Amino acid sequence: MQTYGENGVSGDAAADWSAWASVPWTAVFAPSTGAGAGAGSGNSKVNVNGNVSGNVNGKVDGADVPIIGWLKSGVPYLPPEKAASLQTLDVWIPNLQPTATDPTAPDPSSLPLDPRGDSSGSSSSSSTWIIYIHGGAWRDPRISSASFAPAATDLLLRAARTRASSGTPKLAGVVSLNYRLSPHPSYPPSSSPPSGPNNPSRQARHPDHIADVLAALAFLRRRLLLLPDDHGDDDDDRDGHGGENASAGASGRRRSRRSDARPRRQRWILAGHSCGATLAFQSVMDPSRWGLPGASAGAGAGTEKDDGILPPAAIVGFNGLYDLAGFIASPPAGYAHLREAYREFVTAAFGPDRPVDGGGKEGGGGGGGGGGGGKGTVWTAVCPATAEGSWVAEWLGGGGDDQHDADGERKGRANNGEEEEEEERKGVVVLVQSREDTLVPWQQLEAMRERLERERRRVEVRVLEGGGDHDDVWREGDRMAEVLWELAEEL
Ligand SMILES: N[C@@H](CC(=O)c1ccccc1NC=O)C(=O)O
Repeated sequence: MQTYGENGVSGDAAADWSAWASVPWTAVFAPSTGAGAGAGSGNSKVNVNGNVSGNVNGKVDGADVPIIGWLKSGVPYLPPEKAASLQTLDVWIPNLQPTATDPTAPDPSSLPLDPRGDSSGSSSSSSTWIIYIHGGAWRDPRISSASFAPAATDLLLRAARTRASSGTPKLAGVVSLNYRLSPHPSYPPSSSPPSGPNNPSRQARHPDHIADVLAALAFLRRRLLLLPDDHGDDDDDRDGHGGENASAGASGRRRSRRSDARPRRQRWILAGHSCGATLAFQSVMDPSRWGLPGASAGAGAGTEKDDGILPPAAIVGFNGLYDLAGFIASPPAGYAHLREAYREFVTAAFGPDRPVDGGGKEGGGGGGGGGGGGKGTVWTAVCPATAEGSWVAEWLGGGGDDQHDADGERKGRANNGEEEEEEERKGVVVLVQSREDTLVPWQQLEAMRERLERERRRVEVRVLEGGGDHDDVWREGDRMAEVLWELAEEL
């Protein structure tokens, strides 16, 4: 049995650091349009229409190949000795150093942020991180964090082009998370990767998936991303500039609590595909809904989180699942044949549907979604379109939709003008759905849009059409990258 402490927040900075440092950066080359010289990073599906010649900076087999970014793949987000094989994440950062010549390691100053607290990194105070959660019905072992590679590569290319033409991209970097999966009848853990007898990565049951996402987000908050922009100012962070393999002082990596009121402008976008979209919304809700201790990825209300990091400015769902009980109760025309498949994977992930027996939030929040006056059933309680209570307040902070002050003022955290301005911003929800999706119907988006209608003072909902079948949006990656890029530039 895995123990999580505060959702995996070990507080052991030395363990964080050794996990982070155990994975080297590898160069990501611009995908070649022609005969693949040196591309070697699995990006063949990315369309390359742009010219990044201003950023040619790597040599592969004697030829100049643009390095568009750097990748750490498979970073454990729990202490390495505890992490299951799917408790890892991948981080891509743009190459912002057009003069760099070493294709084996990024120039330290091109790192988004030196986790040792060195503020020489390029992490600008207005940079935006994109964090992605893959889909696969909580169980498909063929889909992993690597499924974000086409979109991530497209995003790096966009950053390289921006860098070559007009200046500094807003994009700080992108992260794709793995999380433990539930068993899949067609891909038994003993024979399908990640395989192994009783592989703990393939035995997950709610709330394990959410716990993993929260552990990954907590790791990122502690480790390298989303820092308040006074990083480097803390005395605590000044030691240990001995390179990535230097052993970390146990307290040295811990950023001290913010006491000043300098503005924070780092933003992040949380995105997910299919059940990854469900997970994205679940991860900003109060974890007590799932019986988990600790803090969510949201602003929360009354949680212990004190790192001063803002909640995600936007949540983006691609072909997302938002109302599982609704689908299974009455699948829309054209999707009825999927009812048993849905029932099967939802049961594998969440167990059978039954009344929620406490531990959740009180109903309220202007009427609730699925279960009348109570807490509904397990399946309604876990879905963002049907969960009771004001999870938007759990995401953005402040009171529920029916308690929220009309002038938009939020309690508790605003210390100065900048911050108040930050906090008056609406949360953005972007729902991207293809009408040609043969697995997830458009009605899932409609259920979510309806649920968010009563939160319109706090949340701006945008609906975008995607194309192709369910998985095309990540397989091709360009539309996914376009949506995320434009949002990152705008926020
Ligand atoms: N390939 C998956 C099916 C799947 O991913 C899926 C099927 C129906 C509706 C949503 C799905 N994926 C969501 O994450 C499987 O084999 O279980």
